[in-house]
Amino acid sequence: MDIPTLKTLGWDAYFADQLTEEDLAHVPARVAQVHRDRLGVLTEGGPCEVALPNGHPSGSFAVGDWVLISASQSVMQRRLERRSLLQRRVHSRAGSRNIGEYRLIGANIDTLFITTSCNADFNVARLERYLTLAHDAGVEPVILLTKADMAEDPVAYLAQAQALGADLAVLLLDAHAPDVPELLAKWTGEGQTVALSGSSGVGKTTLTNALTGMSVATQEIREDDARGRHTTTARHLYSLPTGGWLIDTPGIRGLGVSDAATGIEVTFAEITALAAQCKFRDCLHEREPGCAVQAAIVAGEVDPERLARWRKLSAEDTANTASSGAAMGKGYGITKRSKGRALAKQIKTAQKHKKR
Ligand SMILES: Nc1nc2c(ncn2[C@@H]2O[C@H](COP(=O)(O)OP(=O)(O)OP(=O)(O)O)[C@@H](O)[C@H]2O)c(=O)[nH]1
Ligand SMILES: [Zn+2]
Repeated sequence: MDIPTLKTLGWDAYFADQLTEEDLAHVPARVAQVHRDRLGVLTEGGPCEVALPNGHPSGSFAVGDWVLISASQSVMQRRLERRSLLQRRVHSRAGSRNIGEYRLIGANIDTLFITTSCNADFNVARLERYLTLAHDAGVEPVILLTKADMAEDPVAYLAQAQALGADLAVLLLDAHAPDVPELLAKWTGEGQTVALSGSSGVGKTTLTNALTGMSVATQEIREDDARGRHTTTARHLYSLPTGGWLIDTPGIRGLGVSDAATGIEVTFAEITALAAQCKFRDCLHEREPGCAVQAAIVAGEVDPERLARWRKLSAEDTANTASSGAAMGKGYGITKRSKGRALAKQIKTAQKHKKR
């Protein structure tokens, strides 16, 4: 690869605007690996490793983060505010209490490739979960439907996935085909960062190899396992020949939803928009008079199954959020304002589509 510039590493005005005069003595660096006591980073000068000052647990850093390091390139100084943050809740029990904490999966990711296959793996409710996770993180979701070459009627899967959002990008793929990098080039160009998610066996490794042009992914993850590092946090930032970056995300193969109200609102944007028109603010969209959601179901504009899935996911989110004060640790790095802005935009789009 050519010598990287900040721009090719994914730097832009969002990060530059955060720099103070004092910061100018430091060097911007992108986190490529998170180790127990240090970070592997990429700078314009090349890759290096930096120590974490006392009191900075490595768990508060994610692959993809932008940090400022000392000019001697030996110590991390501070982390810049994130544009997006993918994380997942991990459950552990302390005594009788169920403690929920967040494990960071990747930061400053532009696009999440949600991968599923055109076979029994395909599941609309699971796709909605991934969409919720992406929207809640401030990441644009793209659905990749692999094994299209093996399916009898791949277009039927395409139609079901596309029904989840008119603006949602959905692609049918044969992960082994040589045109995969070209088909995904729109999201993997210079400085763009993507992450891959999906259940086991859907083709994530195959796609990673296609995008990186190498077959390194699985090997590197295993190496880390052997040294006893927690497998789910051994993540890497891979440089792509197309100029972008790929974060592997072994941690989000299965997922529960918690404290993801924003993500649910965006994923189910048409229900969110309708709910705002219900007569009662606390309408449960069951049998209340003046319920705009039920009216849309009667009119055939909303699938009752979709409302049922919304209800189930919302209930799960509420239960998980309440059980552990999850909201406290969450959202750090992402302001409520930027989440709100993304939401407003998505809902506007949903309303626009409705009017057409
Ligand atoms: N025909 C065909 N086979 C595929 C496609 N995508 C993946 N496969 C095959 O499906 C199997 C699983 O693919 P992987 O890439 O290992 O899947 P994965 O998501 O990385 O699986 P885990 O590592 O278990 O999470 C392999 O034998 C692949 O060759 C596809 O689009 N078409
Ligand atoms: Zn209602």
